[in-house]
Amino acid sequence: MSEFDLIRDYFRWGGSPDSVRVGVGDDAAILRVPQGCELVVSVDTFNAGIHFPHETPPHAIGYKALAVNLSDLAAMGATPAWFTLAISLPQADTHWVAELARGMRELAQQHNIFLVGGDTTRGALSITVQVMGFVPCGAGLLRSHAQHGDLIAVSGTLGDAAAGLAVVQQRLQLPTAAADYCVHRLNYPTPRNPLSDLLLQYAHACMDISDGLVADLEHILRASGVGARLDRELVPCSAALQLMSEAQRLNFALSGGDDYELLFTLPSSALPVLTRAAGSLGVRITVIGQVDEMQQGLLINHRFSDGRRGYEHFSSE
Ligand SMILES: Nc1ncnc2c1ncn2[C@@H]1O[C@H](COP(=O)(O)OP(=O)(O)OP(=O)(O)O)[C@@H](O)[C@H]1O
Ligand SMILES: Cc1ncc(C[n+]2csc(CCOP(=O)(O)O)c2C)c(N)n1
Ligand SMILES: [Mg+2]
Repeated sequence: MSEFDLIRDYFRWGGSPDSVRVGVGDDAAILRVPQGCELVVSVDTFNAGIHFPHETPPHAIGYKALAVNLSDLAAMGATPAWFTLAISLPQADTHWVAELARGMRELAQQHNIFLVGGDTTRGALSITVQVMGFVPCGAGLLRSHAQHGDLIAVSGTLGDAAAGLAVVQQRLQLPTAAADYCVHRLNYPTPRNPLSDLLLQYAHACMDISDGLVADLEHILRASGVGARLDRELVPCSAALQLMSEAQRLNFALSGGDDYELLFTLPSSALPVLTRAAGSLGVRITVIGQVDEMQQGLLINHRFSDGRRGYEHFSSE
């Protein structure tokens, strides 16, 4: 099967929205950005053995490659619109590609985001998704806008995916139901785009957690020029993580990464309305700390964080 057959059969999706003047099939896509909006663009690469275990089912690989990118749009408060897909494959295995496309398309349909172009080549397995979305002019949510006195909050629960990876890599044993739950959270993270509009309205600073809570919170603090206190006991954990020792649970939840939950700051006056509205969307919001009067640094239960916790691609070099 040629690369052109693969593109025709799996990556040329019908029913393109009006915003797509030219999609898959020409040298480039031509897209219409709504009046009064700014374009928001993000790209993330997904490499076999680095971002997902080699044995991950292709349906999950397709789903998660898009999910982690949708999560970046959610963190900016952006409405998803289009994406491109650059894919390197060791061989043209049609069943494998069909499954990858199916996982990706299911999530794309849920979030109203449309595939408008890409690149298909032979090479070590790697998937790069670039997402595009929009925000009203000037409204995008930044990492740099946390303010003194803000509460620090997260969506969902943390640490499940890192525990799931430990299960897959046979570093952790859990009862079957808990293990399955964590592996599912690893393979099928839920991007929190439904929270975007609420966060645009109420949050000051926002990002998504990919490297780990502490490492990512430090990005917000540094970008905003503020310090903060974090209370470890408040970090929300699933029932599966409650089965572990406290040390193990905190390790996964504070520095495991792969969560794709949102981390944001907000004025305390906005907490009740935001929590209620998020609850009606089925998403739990938990306050875990506060931006304090310090100019820098993160105090975790009264001790300064060492600043080196979280996933880092070149850490062993
Ligand atoms: N090779 C590169 N060239 C230009 N900008 C880059 C490059 N790599 C990363 N960046 C930019 O650096 C910033 C941090 O990137 P990084 O990938 O660490 O964060 P992220 O995309 O928020 O996290 P994640 O990739 O885990 O979702 C982003 O603004 C990103 O666009
Ligand atoms: C096989 C395997 N090993 C390790 C991990 C953990 N992991 C990889 S990249 C990353 C951070 C986000 O990446 P990026 O910053 O590139 O977006 C994390 C937490 C995994 N998922 N699979
Ligand atoms: Mg990135």
